[in-house]
Amino acid sequence: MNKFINYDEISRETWQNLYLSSIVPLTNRELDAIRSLNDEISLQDVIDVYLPLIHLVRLYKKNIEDLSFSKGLFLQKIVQTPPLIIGISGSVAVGKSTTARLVQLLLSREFKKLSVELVTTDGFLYPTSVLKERKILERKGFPESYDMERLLDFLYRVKNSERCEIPLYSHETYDIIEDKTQIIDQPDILILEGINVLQNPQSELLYVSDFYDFSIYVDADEELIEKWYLERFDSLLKLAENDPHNYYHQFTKMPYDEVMQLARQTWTNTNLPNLRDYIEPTRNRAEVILHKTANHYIDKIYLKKF
Ligand SMILES: Nc1ncnc2c1ncn2[C@@H]1O[C@H](COP(=O)(O)OP(=O)(O)OP(=O)(O)O)[C@@H](O)[C@H]1O
Ligand SMILES: CC(C)(CO)[C@@H](O)C(=O)NCCC(=O)O
Repeated sequence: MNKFINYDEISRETWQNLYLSSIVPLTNRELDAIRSLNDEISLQDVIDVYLPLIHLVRLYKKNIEDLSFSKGLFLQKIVQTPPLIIGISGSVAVGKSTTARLVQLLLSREFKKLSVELVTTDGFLYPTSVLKERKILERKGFPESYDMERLLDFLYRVKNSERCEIPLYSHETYDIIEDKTQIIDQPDILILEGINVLQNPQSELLYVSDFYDFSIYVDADEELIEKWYLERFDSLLKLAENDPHNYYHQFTKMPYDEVMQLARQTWTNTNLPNLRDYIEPTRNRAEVILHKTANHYIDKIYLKKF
């Protein structure tokens, strides 16, 4: 059976031409800003894939505004268009945060007067102390390791234009940061990035998926994602070399081969089963699937038909 039965498969070559005529070229300053995000991002990807994607988001945004306006006419009152929420999902280490930061930058460029905020669901993980208490430290990233009710409440409050204060997670300390929070104060657009954004907690009155106006799943073959996971682990080790407060510092004292073996085990025992059992099954909920091949090159785009 076709895995993407509900999608149009669009090759990169077709996709890159879809909105070409209306695209304003990137300025040198904008290109620099993108490079500083991650100097490995291919600018060709930005032009071929991400700019048409931003134009698609614009269409969805316009649709929501039109609907709000019509609802207002129907109810004979002014109905404010709620903030647009974009969900970005995919495996651990597939490149969600990089994609999310790029989408944030490009949306801020497209809608100069609007505020575009980015939140990662990592902040909704229970702190390590709670994970330990519940004996689920090795289940980090699995559904039970997140405070999904708090995430749901956060989305509800953003949609209702309330000011929110949310926890922050640090990859360096491998835990929730105790004395730092993120304030989200009535953004026009919120990008929510995380492995669990398309998961629906059960037995709730509200469903996380109800809040998304647009969603993206970043997809790639398991073997490639494992490679990116190991490469990122290696970069984290380098960062931690001179920082005893960094979680990865302990590993810099061990033989390199042993550490990388440990990382491989974490992938095989934790992140891979999580991908297979809980993340990939949500892929078909996304509006758009970005399919990556070697070197993070996007070769195919899937757009939901209905
Ligand atoms: N477009 C890209 N081009 C080159 N490298 C990339 C790209 N996207 C991501 N990477 C690299 O892949 C690795 C994983 O990326 P990133 O941290 O964005 O993943 P993630 O999905 O957000 O992971 P996590 O869920 O663990 O936070 C990083 O080393 C990053 O530098
Ligand atoms: C924080 C998450 C869950 C998601 O970003 C992930 O990066 C993680 O820490 N997973 C647990 C296993 C590991 O250390 O890779």
